[in-house]
Amino acid sequence: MELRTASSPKDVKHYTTQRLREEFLIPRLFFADEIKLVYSHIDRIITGGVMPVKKAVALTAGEELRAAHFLERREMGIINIGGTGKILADGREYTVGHKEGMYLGMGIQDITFSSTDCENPAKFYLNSAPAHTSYPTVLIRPQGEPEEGVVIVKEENKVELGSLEDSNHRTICKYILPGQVESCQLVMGMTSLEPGSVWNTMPCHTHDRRMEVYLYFEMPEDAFVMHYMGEPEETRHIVVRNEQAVISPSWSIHSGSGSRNYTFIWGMVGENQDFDDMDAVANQELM
Ligand SMILES: O=C(O)C(=O)C[C@H](O)C(=O)CO
Ligand SMILES: [Zn+2]
Repeated sequence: MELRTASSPKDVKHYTTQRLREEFLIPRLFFADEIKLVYSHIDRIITGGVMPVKKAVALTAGEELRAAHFLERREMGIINIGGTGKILADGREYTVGHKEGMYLGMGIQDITFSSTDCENPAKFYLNSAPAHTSYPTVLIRPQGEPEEGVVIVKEENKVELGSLEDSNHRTICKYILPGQVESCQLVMGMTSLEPGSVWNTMPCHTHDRRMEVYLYFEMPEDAFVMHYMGEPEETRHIVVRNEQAVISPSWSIHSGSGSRNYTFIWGMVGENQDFDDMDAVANQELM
């Protein structure tokens, strides 16, 4: 597991491009038959990727957590950005299709990931945070019919906003949040930009009470997103490419403009789970 420490905005404004990338960018998450995990001291979020190809891959706590199993004191959200795969959680198997997700509650002991087709492997993107109680483990589908152990994203949690005129027409699909999928602190979802729209989270915001991680995907090899971070009056950019993630401290804006449209997964942890608790930054204030 890779460890990242927290940073002060006073220091970050002096960082070079390379240092910014070392601290905040996660350049690669998906390795065949491996689990890649990055542990950040910022709210102790773990960001990870699992791409099982030829075999099933088991999640273990590793040395760093000093726990008997990964979710002994944690919860986890997962969204599959690859082909159909399976997650085996304490003996119950869930088939997780493209863009379907899972919430795994604290206390689940044995977790194994596999792919249905090794030619089109699953790519499980995960965010995990410390937890204090156990909420039900569920499969999450953006649409479909609810069944036992399966939650369908409510229409009210698919929010279309922006416009083509402002180059920010997009739909925010909230997977894990109170009233739909209960969790201790993790809030997670996916935002899709319409063709011709390139801006996410613009006008931008901060939320001192939560940190956030973005995973950008559905981008061709030559495409990129200029991801903006920093205090509103002291912004910096990080060039982010397909399937790369970027960590945003609570004090930082997190917004991007791409060379074309793209999709991204956002995950937040911290003080509250109130999606709308944001400190809006007016476009005129940005520097
Ligand atoms: O495009 C957007 O706007 C977002 O997706 C915003 C993120 O969900 C976010 O930053 C939530 O705090
Ligand atoms: Zn945010």
